[in-house]
Amino acid sequence: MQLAASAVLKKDSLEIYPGGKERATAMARAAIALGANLGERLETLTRAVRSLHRPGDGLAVTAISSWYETEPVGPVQPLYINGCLTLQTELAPVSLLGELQQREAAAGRTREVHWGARTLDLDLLWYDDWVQADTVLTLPHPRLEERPFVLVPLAQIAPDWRHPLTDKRVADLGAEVSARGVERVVERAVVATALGPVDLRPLAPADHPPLRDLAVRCWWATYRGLLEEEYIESFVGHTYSLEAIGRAAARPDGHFWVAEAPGGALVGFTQVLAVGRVAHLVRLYVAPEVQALGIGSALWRLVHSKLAAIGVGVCTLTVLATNVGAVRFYERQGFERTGSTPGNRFEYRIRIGGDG
Ligand SMILES: Nc1ncnc2c1ncn2[C@@H]1O[C@H](COP(=O)(O)OP(=O)(O)OP(=O)(O)O)[C@@H](O)[C@H]1O
Ligand SMILES: Nc1nc2c(c(=O)[nH]1)N=C(CO)CN2
Repeated sequence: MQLAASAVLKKDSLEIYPGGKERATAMARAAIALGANLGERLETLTRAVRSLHRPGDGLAVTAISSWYETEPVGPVQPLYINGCLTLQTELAPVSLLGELQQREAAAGRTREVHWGARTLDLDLLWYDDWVQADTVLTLPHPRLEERPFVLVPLAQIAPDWRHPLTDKRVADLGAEVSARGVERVVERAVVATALGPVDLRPLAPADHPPLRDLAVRCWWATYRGLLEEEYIESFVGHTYSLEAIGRAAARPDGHFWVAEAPGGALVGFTQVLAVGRVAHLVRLYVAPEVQALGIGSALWRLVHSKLAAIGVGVCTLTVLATNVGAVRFYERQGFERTGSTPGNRFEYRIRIGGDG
């Protein structure tokens, strides 16, 4: 894509930002590509992500991709780790670029070889639909459309963003490049938990597709080796189809919550059914890559407090006896084993309040 050498600003951008390049008057949405191929790559990138999340200072990460290990494009050099994030920002484009360059410098970035190895690279990919091309800043980033190491992570977090000049969606641009040499090495959820605590909230309709993906990952991670693969396949297909999730979410006796990491990735979910004074915990799962961080206990504490608030006396559950991790988890929360069922499941109950 060829851009004119002089600055070109879209008319509606000028209206949104009457101060021109100097100051943005509204919250803008921007996307950043991150890359590193020297030093402790993941550590440097995680530090950069954290430093870009300053909700009090007009800079907040709104979504973050997985980390990918990618083959270098350009001169021979070590493999990169790449990823992308989106931001909400009050900063004007040039100020935001300045913030990025400061962080590159703080990570020891030097510029000796064109496209050469670097400890940290932070590129501004877009800033709303701002269009500009001069020596300081080009927006959208002029090589955005040809870089699999940008488009693959970007498609995870902003598939519907449209390039203001070509009107092409990120998802379609991503489909046009080969993803060879771009390998996911750290899941989104892990990247996101580096930013801060997870948010526990009721399941919303927009969560249904990511919930389905999370449930599939949780099921395979939990039950591979414990249950027949065909059974897992068919159970997950039935129980976590979008229709089934919709039905579960709509149950009048049900309460469905999710755990969301900063940046938007779902990392856990739970559902409980409650009728009168008796409740049944139907499911409680945490993404395999973020287990043992207290997210499961936090979900259970939420369920417990909600059940107590609606006057439930006792909560039951069943768990596969060979699912040792889950058995230990429920016993740690105070569940007592009351028996077992055919199909090798243990039965548990816990008193919530009152005389149960
Ligand atoms: N959208 C943009 N994001 C980051 N830098 C930009 C952008 N547009 C123009 N620049 C300018 O590009 C200059 C060179 O940037 P940098 O050294 O990071 O390039 P590079 O990462 O080696 O190559 P590439 O730009 O192809 O990713 C910066 O000093 C900056 O002023
Ligand atoms: N895989 C990969 N290759 C690159 C990268 C990068 O981030 N990842 N950045 C470059 C210059 O910006 C040049 N080549």
